[in-house]
Amino acid sequence: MDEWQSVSNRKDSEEITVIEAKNLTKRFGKQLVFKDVNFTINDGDFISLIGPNGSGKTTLVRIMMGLEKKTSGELKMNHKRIGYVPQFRNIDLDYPLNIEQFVRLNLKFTLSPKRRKADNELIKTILTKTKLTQLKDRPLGLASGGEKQKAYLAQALLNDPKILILDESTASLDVEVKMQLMDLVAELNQKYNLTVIFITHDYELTKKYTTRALFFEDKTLKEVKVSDVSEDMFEMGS
Ligand SMILES: Nc1ncnc2c1ncn2[C@@H]1O[C@H](COP(=O)(O)OP(=O)(O)OP(=O)(O)O)[C@@H](O)[C@H]1O
Repeated sequence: MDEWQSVSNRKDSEEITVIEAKNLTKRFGKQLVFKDVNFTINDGDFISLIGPNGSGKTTLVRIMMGLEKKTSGELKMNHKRIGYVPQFRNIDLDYPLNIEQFVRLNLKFTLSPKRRKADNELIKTILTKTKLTQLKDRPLGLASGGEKQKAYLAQALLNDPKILILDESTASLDVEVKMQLMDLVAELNQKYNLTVIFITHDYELTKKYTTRALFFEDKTLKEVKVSDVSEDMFEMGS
């Protein structure tokens, strides 16, 4: 069974909890970032993580990814395979890799011909899924913003993640390009039951694509219905 097959087989599985937080608290020194945060994220959820600047969104996902320590409480991660797509940053025009070579960076080096063949198949599948096949030879530095973000997305999918974190990945992209990227993520979410956590300041995208919203306010995290999400929830930090 190839790795994508194993993802697609999850579609029919029962709803399972992928992340559970109980009384999760984070401080940086004397600064309290959030206190007693409780939530559950299930397989196949498309979550928006929203709140003003400095409210704790990035800190929370860094704790999820094991890059930051919690101060107290519990965070149960039932799946360790997490894909991460960063915020768009420009790449030098003379960056030496093309799109396919860039996506391959996340592969483990192997001398085994069997593994290399399997890796080639995997890359082919992922380039297809992310609609990058026609663009695979384009130097990354010459790719458009949307194409670069798709390359990051493809790289994040290499280890067959159960959870995909988009960290303001659509910021600085044109509206149409944002929508294309989100359409692709929504397709992966629906076809393969991939759990998506989307950190965003984008009201329109939150409304259009996400099925649940977690909102940082007053140093805690609340679930709000996506239909109740309002533009003021994205305003500058207090
Ligand atoms: N390593 C760190 N050391 C000290 N303070 C930190 C550190 N990382 C984040 N902070 C602080 O923790 C708070 C939460 O930051 P965080 O980056 O999680 O917010 P955010 O909601 O992601 O903000 P934004 O929307 O602006 O990206 C901020 O006050 C920030 O300055």
